[in-house]
Amino acid sequence: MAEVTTDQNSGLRKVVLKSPEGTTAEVFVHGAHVTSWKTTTGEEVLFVSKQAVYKPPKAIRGGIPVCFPQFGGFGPLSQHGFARNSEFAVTDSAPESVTLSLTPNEEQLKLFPHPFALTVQVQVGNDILEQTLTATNTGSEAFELTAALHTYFGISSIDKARVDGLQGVDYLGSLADKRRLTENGAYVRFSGEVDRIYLATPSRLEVVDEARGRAVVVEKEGFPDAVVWNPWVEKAAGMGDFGDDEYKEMVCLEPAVAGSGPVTLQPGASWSAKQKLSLREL
Ligand SMILES: O=P(O)(O)OC[C@H]1O[C@H](O)[C@H](O)[C@@H](O)[C@@H]1O
Repeated sequence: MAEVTTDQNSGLRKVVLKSPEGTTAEVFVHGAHVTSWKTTTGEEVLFVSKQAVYKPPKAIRGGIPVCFPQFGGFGPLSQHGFARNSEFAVTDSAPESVTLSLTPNEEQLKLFPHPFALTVQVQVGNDILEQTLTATNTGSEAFELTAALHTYFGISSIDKARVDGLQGVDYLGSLADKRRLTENGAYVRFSGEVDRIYLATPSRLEVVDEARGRAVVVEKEGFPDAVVWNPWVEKAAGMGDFGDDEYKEMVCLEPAVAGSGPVTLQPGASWSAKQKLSLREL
């Protein structure tokens, strides 16, 4: 069993996972939120802001917030839905994996009148992190959902970082009234704010850290889209839980079901999607 412990700094409950090879991950029960994934050599791969607020129902700034049952503004709820603001229950665990579950409370059902059961499974392997979302419609009517694993990757320097695998892919420009554009570049690089929903992307993408000589390989299933985000100077300065200069240290690449249209879940039916993160030396 992975043990549920109390985080020293925040007082919140978390689970620490460890693979036999020594890869570790830290998962907060609040939001089923992964805040750390360390390689067998002890190197942190994810980014968490030094200004992050560990005070439910606020979502932690960084790591992997779970956006569910809505990504962004794609629906009636507030930005990114309420899973990231909710207390989950730990329903299963082993030394290298944990499953956390959420059913909406009465207040949430007033805003989103669609009973569901959501599980988030997190597992570590040899320099691997896998995360699976499964949602079941436990109500009597069909409903629509959008979702994302809003992954913040730590990078050495934003001018030496890029996202590979998106050339020729159409995207909705969130900074351009969601206009549909096409990615012409071989890579996505960062020299200003980027906020794009790439549609129906290849299943394998990479966040490349040229300065560190390493890429994180993102393999996704069931998430047709991928969001690329860096807030840059102005938006960073406007976020209370994010340092003014921290945009230089992170890139978000978020497997999502968003711009390609929502998933319709029939009564009794389940939807499942996952991401697998691994490393590649350049
Ligand atoms: O501030 P948050 O609600 O966590 O959202 C942070 C960011 O999430 C996604 O990447 C969206 O595409 C951005 O538009 C948004 O700014």
